[in-house]
Amino acid sequence: MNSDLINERKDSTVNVEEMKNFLGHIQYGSESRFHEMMNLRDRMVAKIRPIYEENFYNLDRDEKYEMIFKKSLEIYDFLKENKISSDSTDVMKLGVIGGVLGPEKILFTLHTAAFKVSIELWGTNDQVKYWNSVMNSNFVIGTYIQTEIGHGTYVRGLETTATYDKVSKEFIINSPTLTSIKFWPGTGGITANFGIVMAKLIIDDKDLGIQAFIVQLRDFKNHRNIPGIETGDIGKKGGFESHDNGYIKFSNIRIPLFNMLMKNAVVHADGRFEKTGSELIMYACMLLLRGGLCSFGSILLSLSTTIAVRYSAVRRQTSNLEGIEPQIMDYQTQQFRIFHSLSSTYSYIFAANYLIKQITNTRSETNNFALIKPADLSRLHAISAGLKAQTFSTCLRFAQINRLCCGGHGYSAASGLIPIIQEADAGCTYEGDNVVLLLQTARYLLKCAQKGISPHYQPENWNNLVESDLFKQFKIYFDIYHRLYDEFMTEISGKMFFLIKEKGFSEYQAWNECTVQLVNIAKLYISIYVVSCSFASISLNQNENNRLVLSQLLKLFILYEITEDYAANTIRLNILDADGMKEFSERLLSLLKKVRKDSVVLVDSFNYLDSNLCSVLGAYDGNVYQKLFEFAKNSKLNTNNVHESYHRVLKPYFDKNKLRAQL
Ligand SMILES: Cc1cc2nc3c(=O)[nH]c(=O)nc-3n(C[C@H](O)[C@H](O)[C@H](O)COP(=O)(O)OP(=O)(O)OC[C@H]3O[C@@H](n4cnc5c(N)ncnc54)[C@H](O)[C@@H]3O)c2cc1C
Repeated sequence: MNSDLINERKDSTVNVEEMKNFLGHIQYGSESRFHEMMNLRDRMVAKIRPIYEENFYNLDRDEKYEMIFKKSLEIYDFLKENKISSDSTDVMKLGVIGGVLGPEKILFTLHTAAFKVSIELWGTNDQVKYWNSVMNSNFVIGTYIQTEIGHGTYVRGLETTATYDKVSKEFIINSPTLTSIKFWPGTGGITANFGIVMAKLIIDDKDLGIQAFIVQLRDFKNHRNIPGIETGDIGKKGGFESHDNGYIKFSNIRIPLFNMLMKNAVVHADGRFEKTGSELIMYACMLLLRGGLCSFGSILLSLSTTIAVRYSAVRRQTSNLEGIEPQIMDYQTQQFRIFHSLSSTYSYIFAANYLIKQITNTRSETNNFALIKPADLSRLHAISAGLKAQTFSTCLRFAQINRLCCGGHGYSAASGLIPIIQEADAGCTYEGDNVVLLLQTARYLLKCAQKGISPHYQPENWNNLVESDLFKQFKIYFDIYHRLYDEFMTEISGKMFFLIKEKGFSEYQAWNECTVQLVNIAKLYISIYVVSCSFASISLNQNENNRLVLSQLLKLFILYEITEDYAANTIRLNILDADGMKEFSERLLSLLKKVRKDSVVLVDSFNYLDSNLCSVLGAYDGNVYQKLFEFAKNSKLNTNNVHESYHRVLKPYFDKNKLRAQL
């Protein structure tokens, strides 16, 4: 064990076991569930060799694909043997299956999180029953097929058609243009054998809007594409090397009438089209997906933070006055960056799990969202869209910063930071581009402002929490956030009003003149949600010292936000003057020292195995250099002392130029 890490752990005031239990409770709903999941993870890791031990980051893309496929199936079998449903969101959390897969995703993510959930929420009872029986008796790997080459964000612009044939009582699915070819669906290239296809419903030449259809892509017997369907991998991407994202082209594919998911809209056998439910229910599926993504993003963030904090305790660099190389964690600039990441990690973990609890409670109270009030759905949708965007933007920002904080070794694949950067990067686009999502949040906020309704969510028991002693320390910050929000929203609404009423702009034009400010107010709204949920979560911590440490961390997070992200608007709108801002900056710097002594234990509290982190820099024992050297020796380029290419490239070149003769 590295002696610096031993000292860091010894000197911390945090009770690590209690902190683990507290975080476990937040993430899994109760301490007992948390221990059950950790026990499951440990048994899984004992049975299935983690990718951390497989030299994974030195493999080629097709080798990575095959390994993740194999391990995904092993995990699937392990869960079956243990009579545990692979649909369980707790089991699928990165903290659990990540014990085997590190930050890599299981290959069946879309099958459980999108394919099955869409059927459950958009299908009639008969359809749910039927498709469950198909899935129980066959090995279905489903995907979610929406995006096309020409359109992603603009769903109504999708061109894939599902034309109803009244005679055969079938839909005919077609990709009529180059731009209509489906592009990007995860596992859609070479893995999935089924998909939910989002397509334009056409009856009697009439466009009836986008509906969801279940289409078989590949034969169960030989895994070949069904005739009329062409799928393939889209090629190398900025990451996700182990996953095939696919292109899918449909040529006159006939599917039965039953394959359109008809909970909200029905096509009768004679071709009559009838809307039977609220279109809002389409958003419910997104809520579940986005709640899961917020959890995934916050865990990714915690992985990169753990790596950077532990490495900063182990790494020593540059001499101090006594001629000793200090731990790089002792440099203020290092603390400023990694503790920003640490404080953000805790806040986003609290917020993501709060949102999941909100969604889960709403789902059970409203009969699978069927009875949800439109106002509640709109607010949940606005929060989940904005939080997904902010979680992944934050995750990407700090994955990159944490990489830089690890210097050159951070750039090695052995650091484990590269796939985290790549995952976070993709997360800013898939399931909704972050800017587009923040604009959706902003649209809701603007509507609330126009109706004079407060859009803010108050966590459970909030009225009592604001009476607590702890809240007295935070009141000033909450007041700043809320004043800033109110002033900023008044300014934006005023500008919109002026552009429309005085300048004669259309709403569309006025909106586009304000989108930069609208994105910023959506970020601020989400910040208020994050700090409120964090405060509510921290208040539940029963260990006084741990609660104190967490409240310092939350203050640090808030001070970063006010002095960095929102500084310009805070000063411009006279919420704080320059002296006030300076004082906040000083407060921030003095908090860094306090957080420093507990930082290693605060990342230990995430309770990750080395195989979750998949990083030689973040290993629990801190034996970084030995592991780094082993990783280097395992590079495939080192298989033979003289690489094969020598005989094909360098030797012929030498021979041609008679170089050896000259030596
Ligand atoms: C790794 C990965 C996995 C994916 N998996 C799937 C999958 O499983 N199934 C699937 O169907 N799709 C999948 N996708 C596709 C993904 O959902 C889309 O790429 C995403 O929704 C963004 O849409 P787009 O590519 O059309 O971006 P565009 O909409 O073309 O965005 C390009 C730029 O335009 C801006 N922009 C667009 N519209 C507006 C607007 N109204 N106002 C302001 N700015 C705007 C955006 O902010 C962005 O900067 C995946 C993508 C990736 C990268």
